[in-house]
Amino acid sequence: MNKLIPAIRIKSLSFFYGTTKALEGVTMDIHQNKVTAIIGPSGCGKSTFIKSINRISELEGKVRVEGQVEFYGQNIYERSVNLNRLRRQIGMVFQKPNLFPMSIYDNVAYGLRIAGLNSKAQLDEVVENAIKNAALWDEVKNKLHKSALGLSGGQQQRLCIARALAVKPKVLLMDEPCSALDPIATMKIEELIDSLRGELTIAIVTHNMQQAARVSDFTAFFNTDESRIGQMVEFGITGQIFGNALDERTRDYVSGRFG
Ligand SMILES: Nc1ncnc2c1ncn2[C@@H]1O[C@H](COP(=O)(O)OP(=O)(O)OP(=O)(O)O)[C@@H](O)[C@H]1O
Repeated sequence: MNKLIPAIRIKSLSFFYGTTKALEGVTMDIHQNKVTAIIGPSGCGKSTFIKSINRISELEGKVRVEGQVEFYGQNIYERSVNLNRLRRQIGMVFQKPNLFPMSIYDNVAYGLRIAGLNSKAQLDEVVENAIKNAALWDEVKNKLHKSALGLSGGQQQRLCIARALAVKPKVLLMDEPCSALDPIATMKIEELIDSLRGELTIAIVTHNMQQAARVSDFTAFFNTDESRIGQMVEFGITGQIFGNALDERTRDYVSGRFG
């Protein structure tokens, strides 16, 4: 593997919802232009973890973190961090497509307009490129001004990816992006992830073990400890995690022997 550059370094990250600790002491790197899968049983803190990487978790109310998340060397939890900018640079796609009730075009142009881009020609170009990058162009090019909510679930999810790509993020976080999709739509998202590999840093939470094995370069296995607090058990190259994990709990989980 080529030299690895950490895009995001997570150092001893603990996370609290109010007084309840959901994550304890997570330390790992998310490497630039690689795909990192986050796997583990329900409730082990995968979503909490991924949402703490662009501080979306703060929208959930009174939350607190300990430790650090460094994005190219900057601690994102510093007071001076501009949250809008951070969330543009570290985009996110959720479990269910969350498009706005507006046209296909306007959904993708939305973030661009907020960022101050108003020239129609430039908007047209960036919107087209983003939709092409999300492997959706041929399916929507003749109905760009129709409602985005008329698209199928899989198309909507790819449009969410296009919307995230339009503002040129450095990192794309995906929280179970295929859990509401059928196998064909899932395959299209996996192909899309594959086509973005090498150009974009991606972290994906998935319950689907085959998917993690298929799409990722690195895998982190999360679990809860005896106090039901989430922790990262093991991180490594995906082939090693699935074929020769060091920790017995990882081996049990990836082989389906999880109790
Ligand atoms: N908004 C919230 N307020 C309080 N507790 C929460 C909140 N969101 C999650 N939790 C708790 O934090 C813990 C971790 O939840 P999280 O959703 O991160 O796990 P997960 O591994 O992503 O689960 P799943 O695979 O079921 O989506 C759980 O105990 C959950 O109940």
